[in-house]
Amino acid sequence: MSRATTALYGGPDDEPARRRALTNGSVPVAVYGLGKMGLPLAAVFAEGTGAVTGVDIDPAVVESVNGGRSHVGGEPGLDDLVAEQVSRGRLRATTDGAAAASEARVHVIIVPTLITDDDEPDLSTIEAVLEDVASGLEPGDLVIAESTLPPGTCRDVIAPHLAERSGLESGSFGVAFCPERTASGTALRDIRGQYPKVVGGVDEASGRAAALVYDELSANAVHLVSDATTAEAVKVFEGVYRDVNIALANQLAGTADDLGISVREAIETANHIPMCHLHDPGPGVGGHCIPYYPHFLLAQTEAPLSMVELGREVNREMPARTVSMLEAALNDSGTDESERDSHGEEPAGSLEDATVLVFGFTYRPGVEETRASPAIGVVESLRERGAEVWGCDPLVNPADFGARSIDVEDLVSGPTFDAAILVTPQDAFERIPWADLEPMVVLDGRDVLSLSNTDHRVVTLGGARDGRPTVIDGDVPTETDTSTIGRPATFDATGR
Ligand SMILES: NC(=O)c1ccc[n+]([C@@H]2O[C@H](COP(=O)([O-])OP(=O)(O)OC[C@H]3O[C@@H](n4cnc5c(N)ncnc54)[C@H](O)[C@@H]3O)[C@@H](O)[C@H]2O)c1
Ligand SMILES: CC(=O)N[C@@H]1[C@@H](OP(=O)(O)OP(=O)(O)OC[C@H]2O[C@@H](n3ccc(=O)[nH]c3=O)[C@H](O)[C@@H]2O)O[C@H](CO)[C@@H](O)[C@@H]1O
Repeated sequence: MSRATTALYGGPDDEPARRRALTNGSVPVAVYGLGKMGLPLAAVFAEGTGAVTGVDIDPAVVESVNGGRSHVGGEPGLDDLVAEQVSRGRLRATTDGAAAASEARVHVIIVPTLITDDDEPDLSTIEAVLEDVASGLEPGDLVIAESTLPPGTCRDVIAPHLAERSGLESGSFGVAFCPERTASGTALRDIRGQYPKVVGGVDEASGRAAALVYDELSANAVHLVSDATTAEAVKVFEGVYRDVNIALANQLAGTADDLGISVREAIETANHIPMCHLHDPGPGVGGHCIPYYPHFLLAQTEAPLSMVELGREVNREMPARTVSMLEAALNDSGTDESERDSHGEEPAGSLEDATVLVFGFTYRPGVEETRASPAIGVVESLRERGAEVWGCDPLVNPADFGARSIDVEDLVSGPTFDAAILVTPQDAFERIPWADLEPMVVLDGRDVLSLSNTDHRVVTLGGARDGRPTVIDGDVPTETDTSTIGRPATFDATGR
């Protein structure tokens, strides 16, 4: 006998009753996708409503959640929250999306939205979830998309697809877009209200219903915008802003040698005024957010977006540009006696037959995700130029990306290298015994190394941050300790 449940969309607009129903478990919720973002989201929904079924196609994910365990690492508080919510019967998981949909009155979609090989949005996972949702959709249900979507998708794809596949009248159920504004490593903090929650409905009632849900769940404001397309555009614009600004930082980094400066010193100093927010240059842009979001916008409009396209092109070329920087440094090396290794051999003057060690294969530190990771392009470019490539990363296996794997602990006893590239500064790299390694050319892709007391020749992408502004009067910029690795997981321009 299914328990009486409350609809949040349509019908009498009794907001206090709906809030009570939502928070006392009378509004069952299904969350589709229990990944890095979906599991924290499902756990917070369970914390706030008490009746959540998580859906995932991966049986191992479902099994771990039902065992009260989180399979998502590096998220403070998540292990305990999942264990608590599952043990109290407020959260469970299943691979049976249709069954979950038949019981739920709110359906939250947070599965990956990626791009095809032709850079077109790939909504296949969304469409697969819609089949499950449609099979159980009832009048009064509310469907919330949190996956980042090309603007217009809720209005033109999700709502009509659900009406057609469920047989329900369009307008008998709600559809809203409520983007996930969080980042791996701070998911619970962000979902609980680090930032205002953006909400937009395909109609006014959908927007109000979704705003009520997040007003109950989030400690921060709810920004109810005009419609779902506006909300979809907000999310995509945030990502496009980031990609274009990273590209600007990467091009500015290229001026370091000509200007003879530390570009990072100039960026940090410029960013001390509120109207300037230059980002952090690096060897590339990875993850399944920033490299993809520009294509979600480009696919939806004929408007000229050459800056967005150029930004994507600049960032996509960064891995190869980084390898070219290393090749130039190798060609310059060997002039200084100290460059010779203990056998008096000069480092290889080019990448042909050079042995090169790549540090950091995840797209950013501490996050076990390699989609679009800059190291993948770096390895490809090194191999194209004839180098023998080794890789070191504590979170993933470099051998999966065409490099021979070596652990930090084995570096001293292992082979000697002509060069190294630091792509992603994992915390474990603070243990690298640089002084005990044979002299090599080191390209520091993130300006986090301090090797002045070694015989290595360091080339820094964007110029070394050793350049520091001297403040004669007023506040002294917080000293950034460049002696250790492990800059913040999310690189903002001031390196905080
Ligand atoms: N990762 C981030 O920093 C981040 C931040 C904000 C928004 N987002 C958005 O959230 C989406 C999901 O991100 P994520 O990091 O959780 O992805 P993820 O790859 O970590 O997890 C996706 C999960 O969805 C499951 N899945 C795939 N197809 C499914 C289906 N048909 N039904 C049910 N489950 C299915 C997978 O098994 C996996 O467990 C992203 O595509 C992005 O649009 C991600
Ligand atoms: C809600 C959501 O979708 N959240 C996203 C998530 O994005 P994310 O997890 O994909 O991580 P990002 O920090 O964007 O990094 C992406 C790649 O860009 C490189 N990079 C970054 C900054 C820089 O100045 N220079 C760089 O080179 C970095 O190394 C990495 O490879 O969190 C960000 C807030 O952290 C959000 O803005 C972003 O919307």
